[in-house]
Amino acid sequence: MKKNLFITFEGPEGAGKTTVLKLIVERLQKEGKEFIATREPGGSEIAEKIRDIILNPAHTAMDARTEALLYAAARSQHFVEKVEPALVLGIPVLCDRFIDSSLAYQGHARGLGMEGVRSINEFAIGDRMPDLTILFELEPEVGLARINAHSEREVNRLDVESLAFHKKVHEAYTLLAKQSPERFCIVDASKTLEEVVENVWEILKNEL
Ligand SMILES: Nc1ncnc2c1ncn2[C@@H]1O[C@H](COP(=O)(O)OP(=O)(O)OP(=O)(O)O)[C@@H](O)[C@H]1O
Ligand SMILES: Cc1cn([C@H]2C[C@H](O)[C@@H](COP(=O)(O)O)O2)c(=O)[nH]c1=O
Repeated sequence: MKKNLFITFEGPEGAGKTTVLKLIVERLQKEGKEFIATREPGGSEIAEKIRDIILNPAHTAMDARTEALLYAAARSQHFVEKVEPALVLGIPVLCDRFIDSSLAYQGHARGLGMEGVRSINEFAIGDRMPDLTILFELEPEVGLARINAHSEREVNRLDVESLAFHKKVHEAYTLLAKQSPERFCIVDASKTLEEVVENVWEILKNEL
Protein backbone atom coordinates (compact mmCIF):
# COMPACT_ATOMS: atom_id res chain seq x y z
CA MET A 1 0.00 0.00 0.00
CA LYS A 2 1.31 3.48 -0.89
CA LYS A 3 2.44 5.43 2.19
CA ASN A 4 1.24 8.98 2.70
CA LEU A 5 4.63 10.61 3.10
CA PHE A 6 3.77 14.25 2.63
CA ILE A 7 1.21 15.35 5.19
CA THR A 8 -0.06 18.90 5.61
CA PHE A 9 -2.05 20.63 8.36
CA GLU A 10 -4.48 23.22 7.09
CA GLY A 11 -7.27 25.40 8.40
CA PRO A 12 -8.23 28.90 9.44
CA GLU A 13 -6.48 31.11 12.00
CA GLY A 14 -6.41 29.81 15.55
CA ALA A 15 -7.70 26.35 14.63
CA GLY A 16 -4.89 24.68 16.61
CA LYS A 17 -2.62 23.41 13.82
CA THR A 18 0.67 24.56 15.34
CA THR A 19 -0.22 23.47 18.89
CA VAL A 20 -1.40 20.03 17.77
CA LEU A 21 1.58 19.51 15.45
CA LYS A 22 3.95 20.23 18.35
CA LEU A 23 2.21 17.62 20.52
CA ILE A 24 2.17 15.06 17.70
CA VAL A 25 5.90 15.67 17.14
CA GLU A 26 6.56 14.91 20.83
CA ARG A 27 4.64 11.62 20.55
CA LEU A 28 6.42 10.61 17.35
CA GLN A 29 9.81 11.39 18.88
CA LYS A 30 8.96 9.24 21.90
CA GLU A 31 8.20 6.39 19.52
CA GLY A 32 11.54 6.91 17.77
CA LYS A 33 9.93 7.62 14.39
CA GLU A 34 11.89 9.25 11.61
CA PHE A 35 10.17 12.30 10.14
CA ILE A 36 10.58 16.03 9.72
CA ALA A 37 8.15 18.71 10.87
CA THR A 38 8.20 22.08 9.18
CA ARG A 39 6.03 25.06 8.36
CA GLU A 40 5.00 27.54 5.72
CA PRO A 41 5.65 30.25 5.00
CA GLY A 42 9.16 29.55 6.23
CA GLY A 43 10.91 26.33 7.13
CA SER A 44 14.28 27.31 5.63
CA GLU A 45 16.52 30.32 6.15
CA ILE A 46 15.55 32.12 2.96
CA ALA A 47 11.87 31.21 3.24
CA GLU A 48 11.78 32.49 6.85
CA LYS A 49 13.13 35.83 5.57
CA ILE A 50 10.34 35.96 2.99
CA ARG A 51 7.88 35.10 5.81
CA ASP A 52 9.05 38.15 7.75
CA ILE A 53 8.37 40.37 4.74
CA ILE A 54 4.92 38.88 4.02
CA LEU A 55 3.61 38.88 7.57
CA ASN A 56 5.02 42.21 8.78
CA PRO A 57 1.92 44.18 9.92
CA ALA A 58 3.62 47.41 8.75
CA HIS A 59 3.50 46.22 5.11
CA THR A 60 -0.06 47.41 4.57
CA ALA A 61 0.76 48.52 1.00
CA MET A 62 1.50 44.96 -0.16
CA ASP A 63 -0.37 44.19 -3.38
CA ALA A 64 -2.37 40.93 -3.47
CA ARG A 65 -0.36 39.57 -6.43
CA THR A 66 2.92 40.44 -4.73
CA GLU A 67 1.64 38.57 -1.68
CA ALA A 68 0.69 35.48 -3.73
CA LEU A 69 4.08 35.51 -5.50
CA LEU A 70 6.00 35.85 -2.22
CA TYR A 71 4.15 32.87 -0.72
CA ALA A 72 4.96 30.89 -3.87
CA ALA A 73 8.63 31.99 -3.75
CA ALA A 74 8.93 30.95 -0.09
CA ARG A 75 7.26 27.63 -0.96
CA SER A 76 9.62 26.96 -3.86
CA GLN A 77 12.72 27.56 -1.73
CA HIS A 78 11.41 25.53 1.22
CA PHE A 79 10.30 22.70 -1.04
CA VAL A 80 13.60 22.38 -2.90
CA GLU A 81 15.73 22.79 0.20
CA LYS A 82 13.83 20.78 2.77
CA VAL A 83 10.66 18.96 1.71
CA GLU A 84 11.74 17.27 -1.53
CA PRO A 85 15.08 15.92 -0.23
CA ALA A 86 13.26 14.25 2.68
CA LEU A 87 10.55 12.77 0.45
CA VAL A 88 13.16 11.42 -1.96
CA LEU A 89 14.75 9.56 0.96
CA GLY A 90 11.32 8.23 2.03
CA ILE A 91 11.26 10.38 5.18
CA PRO A 92 7.74 11.56 6.07
CA VAL A 93 7.19 15.32 6.14
CA LEU A 94 4.62 17.01 8.36
CA CYS A 95 4.04 20.57 7.20
CA ASP A 96 2.05 23.31 8.96
CA ARG A 97 0.26 24.87 5.93
CA PHE A 98 1.11 24.40 2.24
CA ILE A 99 -0.45 25.14 -1.16
CA ASP A 100 -4.07 24.93 0.09
CA SER A 101 -3.37 28.02 2.22
CA SER A 102 -2.48 29.95 -0.94
CA LEU A 103 -5.59 28.69 -2.74
CA ALA A 104 -7.80 29.64 0.23
CA TYR A 105 -6.22 32.97 1.26
CA GLN A 106 -4.86 34.43 -1.98
CA GLY A 107 -7.02 32.56 -4.48
CA HIS A 108 -10.41 32.82 -2.81
CA ALA A 109 -10.32 35.33 0.06
CA ARG A 110 -8.16 37.92 -1.76
CA GLY A 111 -10.14 37.26 -4.94
CA LEU A 112 -7.18 36.44 -7.23
CA GLY A 113 -8.87 33.21 -8.32
CA MET A 114 -7.83 29.70 -7.36
CA GLU A 115 -6.74 28.76 -10.89
CA GLY A 116 -4.30 31.66 -11.26
CA VAL A 117 -2.82 30.96 -7.84
CA ARG A 118 -2.62 27.25 -8.64
CA SER A 119 -0.68 28.02 -11.81
CA ILE A 120 1.98 30.22 -10.11
CA ASN A 121 2.37 27.44 -7.56
CA GLU A 122 2.82 24.89 -10.33
CA PHE A 123 5.67 27.05 -11.58
CA ALA A 124 7.08 27.11 -8.02
CA ILE A 125 6.84 23.44 -7.07
CA GLY A 126 5.60 21.47 -10.06
CA ASP A 127 2.66 19.17 -9.53
CA ARG A 128 3.66 17.76 -6.12
CA MET A 129 0.56 17.93 -3.95
CA PRO A 130 0.37 16.62 -0.36
CA ASP A 131 -0.57 12.94 -0.03
CA LEU A 132 -2.78 13.69 2.96
CA THR A 133 -4.16 16.97 4.29
CA ILE A 134 -5.64 17.25 7.75
CA LEU A 135 -8.16 20.07 7.72
CA PHE A 136 -8.82 21.67 11.11
CA GLU A 137 -12.47 22.61 10.77
CA LEU A 138 -13.42 25.60 12.91
CA GLU A 139 -15.71 28.59 12.54
CA PRO A 140 -13.51 31.66 11.94
CA GLU A 141 -15.08 33.57 14.83
CA VAL A 142 -13.92 30.87 17.26
CA GLY A 143 -10.38 30.74 15.86
CA LEU A 144 -10.01 34.53 15.93
CA ALA A 145 -11.30 34.65 19.51
CA ARG A 146 -8.69 32.04 20.47
CA ILE A 147 -5.79 34.00 19.03
CA ASN A 148 -7.07 37.30 20.44
CA ALA A 149 -7.26 35.71 23.91
CA HIS A 150 -3.51 35.05 23.78
CA SER A 151 -1.86 38.45 23.86
CA GLU A 152 1.66 36.90 23.78
CA ARG A 153 1.07 35.69 20.21
CA GLU A 154 2.53 37.99 17.56
CA VAL A 155 -0.24 39.42 15.42
CA ASN A 156 0.57 39.15 11.71
CA ARG A 157 -0.68 41.09 8.68
CA LEU A 158 -3.22 38.39 7.75
CA ASP A 159 -4.64 37.99 11.27
CA VAL A 160 -5.96 41.54 11.20
CA GLU A 161 -7.99 41.06 8.01
CA SER A 162 -11.77 41.46 8.36
CA LEU A 163 -14.10 38.73 9.58
CA ALA A 164 -15.53 38.64 6.03
CA PHE A 165 -12.05 37.75 4.72
CA HIS A 166 -11.63 34.96 7.27
CA LYS A 167 -15.12 33.65 6.43
CA LYS A 168 -14.01 33.39 2.80
CA VAL A 169 -10.89 31.47 3.87
CA HIS A 170 -13.13 29.04 5.74
CA GLU A 171 -15.48 28.74 2.76
CA ALA A 172 -12.51 27.99 0.48
CA TYR A 173 -11.25 25.18 2.68
CA THR A 174 -14.70 23.58 2.64
CA LEU A 175 -14.66 23.80 -1.15
CA LEU A 176 -11.14 22.37 -1.47
CA ALA A 177 -12.00 19.44 0.80
CA LYS A 178 -15.08 18.72 -1.34
CA GLN A 179 -13.00 18.85 -4.53
CA SER A 180 -10.38 16.38 -3.23
CA PRO A 181 -12.06 14.06 -0.70
CA GLU A 182 -9.38 11.40 -1.31
CA ARG A 183 -6.71 13.74 0.10
CA PHE A 184 -8.54 15.65 2.84
CA CYS A 185 -9.29 14.34 6.28
CA ILE A 186 -11.45 16.71 8.33
CA VAL A 187 -10.98 17.05 12.08
CA ASP A 188 -13.43 18.90 14.32
CA ALA A 189 -11.13 21.55 15.80
CA SER A 190 -13.82 22.91 18.13
CA LYS A 191 -13.26 19.97 20.48
CA THR A 192 -10.86 20.17 23.43
CA LEU A 193 -7.14 20.21 22.60
CA GLU A 194 -6.75 16.70 24.04
CA GLU A 195 -9.58 15.38 21.85
CA VAL A 196 -8.20 17.03 18.72
CA VAL A 197 -4.72 15.60 19.37
CA GLU A 198 -6.24 12.12 19.79
CA ASN A 199 -8.20 12.44 16.57
CA VAL A 200 -5.13 13.56 14.64
CA TRP A 201 -3.05 10.80 16.23
CA GLU A 202 -5.61 8.19 15.14
CA ILE A 203 -5.24 9.42 11.56
CA LEU A 204 -1.46 9.61 11.62
CA LYS A 205 -0.31 6.67 13.71
CA ASN A 206 -0.50 4.19 10.85
CA GLU A 207 0.96 6.58 8.32
CA LEU A 208 4.35 7.19 9.91
N1 LIG B 1 -8.78 22.62 20.78
C1 LIG B 1 -8.47 23.79 21.30
N2 LIG B 1 -9.31 24.38 22.18
C2 LIG B 1 -9.03 25.60 22.71
N3 LIG B 1 -7.91 26.33 22.45
C3 LIG B 1 -7.05 25.78 21.57
C4 LIG B 1 -7.28 24.51 20.96
N4 LIG B 1 -6.24 24.26 20.14
C5 LIG B 1 -5.41 25.31 20.21
N5 LIG B 1 -5.89 26.21 21.08
C6 LIG B 1 -5.30 27.53 21.42
O1 LIG B 1 -5.66 28.41 20.35
C7 LIG B 1 -4.59 29.29 20.05
C8 LIG B 1 -4.23 29.15 18.57
O2 LIG B 1 -3.66 27.87 18.37
P1 LIG B 1 -2.57 27.63 17.25
O3 LIG B 1 -1.59 28.74 17.22
O4 LIG B 1 -2.07 26.26 17.42
O5 LIG B 1 -3.50 27.72 15.96
P2 LIG B 1 -3.09 27.74 14.43
O6 LIG B 1 -4.12 26.96 13.73
O7 LIG B 1 -1.67 27.32 14.27
O8 LIG B 1 -3.24 29.28 14.10
P3 LIG B 1 -2.55 30.19 12.99
O9 LIG B 1 -2.71 29.51 11.67
O10 LIG B 1 -3.34 31.45 13.06
O11 LIG B 1 -1.11 30.40 13.40
C9 LIG B 1 -3.44 28.93 20.99
O12 LIG B 1 -3.45 29.82 22.07
C10 LIG B 1 -3.77 27.50 21.44
O13 LIG B 1 -3.30 27.25 22.75
C1 LIG C 1 1.29 29.28 3.61
C2 LIG C 1 0.36 30.44 3.51
C3 LIG C 1 -0.04 31.12 4.63
N1 LIG C 1 -0.89 32.17 4.53
C4 LIG C 1 -1.26 32.92 5.74
C5 LIG C 1 -2.04 32.18 6.77
C6 LIG C 1 -1.64 32.85 8.06
O1 LIG C 1 -2.42 34.02 8.20
C7 LIG C 1 -0.21 33.27 7.81
C8 LIG C 1 0.80 32.31 8.38
O2 LIG C 1 0.78 32.39 9.76
P1 LIG C 1 0.85 31.07 10.71
O3 LIG C 1 0.76 31.64 12.08
O4 LIG C 1 2.16 30.44 10.42
O5 LIG C 1 -0.32 30.20 10.35
O6 LIG C 1 -0.06 33.29 6.39
C9 LIG C 1 -1.37 32.57 3.31
O7 LIG C 1 -2.13 33.54 3.22
N2 LIG C 1 -0.99 31.89 2.19
C10 LIG C 1 -0.14 30.85 2.24
O8 LIG C 1 0.20 30.24 1.18
